[in-house]
Amino acid sequence: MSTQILLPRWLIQIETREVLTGHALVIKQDRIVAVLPVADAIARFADAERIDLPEHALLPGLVNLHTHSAMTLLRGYADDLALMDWLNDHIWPAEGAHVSDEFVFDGTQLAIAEMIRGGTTCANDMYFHHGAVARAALASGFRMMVGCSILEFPTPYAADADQYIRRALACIDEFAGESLVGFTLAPHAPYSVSDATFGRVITLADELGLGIHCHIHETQDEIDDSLRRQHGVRPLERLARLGLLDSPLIAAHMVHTTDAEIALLAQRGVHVSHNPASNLKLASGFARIADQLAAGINVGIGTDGAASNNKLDLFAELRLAALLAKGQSGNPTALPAWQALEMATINGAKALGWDDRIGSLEVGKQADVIAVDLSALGTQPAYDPVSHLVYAVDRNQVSHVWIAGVPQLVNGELTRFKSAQLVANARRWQARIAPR
Ligand SMILES: CSC[C@H]1O[C@@H](n2cnc3c(O)ncnc32)[C@H](O)[C@@H]1O
Ligand SMILES: [Zn+2]
Repeated sequence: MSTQILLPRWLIQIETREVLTGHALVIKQDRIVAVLPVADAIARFADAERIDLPEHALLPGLVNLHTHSAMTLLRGYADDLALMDWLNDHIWPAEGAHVSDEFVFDGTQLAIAEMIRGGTTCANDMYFHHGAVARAALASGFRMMVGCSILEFPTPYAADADQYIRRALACIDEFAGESLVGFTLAPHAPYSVSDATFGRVITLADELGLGIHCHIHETQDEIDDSLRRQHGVRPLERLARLGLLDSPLIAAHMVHTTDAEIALLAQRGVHVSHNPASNLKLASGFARIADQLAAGINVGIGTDGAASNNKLDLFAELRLAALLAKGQSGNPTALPAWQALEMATINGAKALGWDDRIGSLEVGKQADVIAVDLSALGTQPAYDPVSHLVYAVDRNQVSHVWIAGVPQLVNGELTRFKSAQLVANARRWQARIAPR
């Protein structure tokens, strides 16, 4: 792959909270090799391909810290329901009937195409058929942390927790050494996983050096059930007693937290994925994100699956997160634009243990880079590109995307996907899932 010099109007430096102008970013193979003044870049890399981005902000690719990619195929299948009714009465029966390697591969590819089109270059997934998730990511050159889900109840994928774990281990072995793909163990939630299984997950994560990804404190009902009916304690306390907080842990949702729980999460270095649209749509509640950030918790942003959002649009999520934090706290300075942008980039990277390779535009990191065209009516005038990226941009203004240096979106066109094929696949699945 040739050397590429990107020449943006604004270069967003997450690590220093600076906006550089008159600077270039140079990509060689899969890495960022220089960030320097334009004249120096042209002199030093005279033979490189130049990509002019005169109205664009250049920033690191966004990291979706919690999703179920393949659920694109269930987008709009069941709406306007509370979490447990949605899962028990609609989603789990549909998954039981239709989820297969083919479903997961097709749904994950659709999700990846949607995410790349909207500026997301990395996702932290959790679903069944882990091998199909990894294959879909590798086939399209997308960076993916594949969450190997573990539940107590049987599905066509596995009969019991033991079989989910065996399948996870086989998959982790199969894809060892793939640089774009990593794995977590993903016990689904405190209400769907037993103490014994959490114990096995903790031991394996420790032995294999894996992170853990789990839905925690998504709804008040989950907490009430654990406290009054199942365990006599709140789920987080149960998980802390079992030792789950001693492993690298990404807690998805964490909507309902007491002051003591926020202090515990901060002290134990638990990472939180905030999923504002899904929390609103399922009426799960309002997460105390400003308080969590103030306590020093590393909070990233996720979309959750397309069946509960119903978009995989991190720019929309970013805006929602910033607005909700202000409205909820009554403080307009809560979650300012730079901090929101950090959540969607470097904080997500940190949560995945990948902040040495992605999350900012620094020399030596992987070239996961996006360009956003701010010349559109909705982002004029442009006093401050960071303000626009958080409060005004539409995802269709993403014009270019590189993942590991590979151009994935050029002038708004996906390079590795045929949209017509993705649409045809989605329609084929719709006809199977809900025949008219
Ligand atoms: C075992 S793979 C993941 C499992 O989680 C289900 N799911 C999707 N969204 C949510 C959510 O917001 N909370 C809990 N569980 C969720 C998905 O349908 C899969 O069965
Ligand atoms: Zn989820």
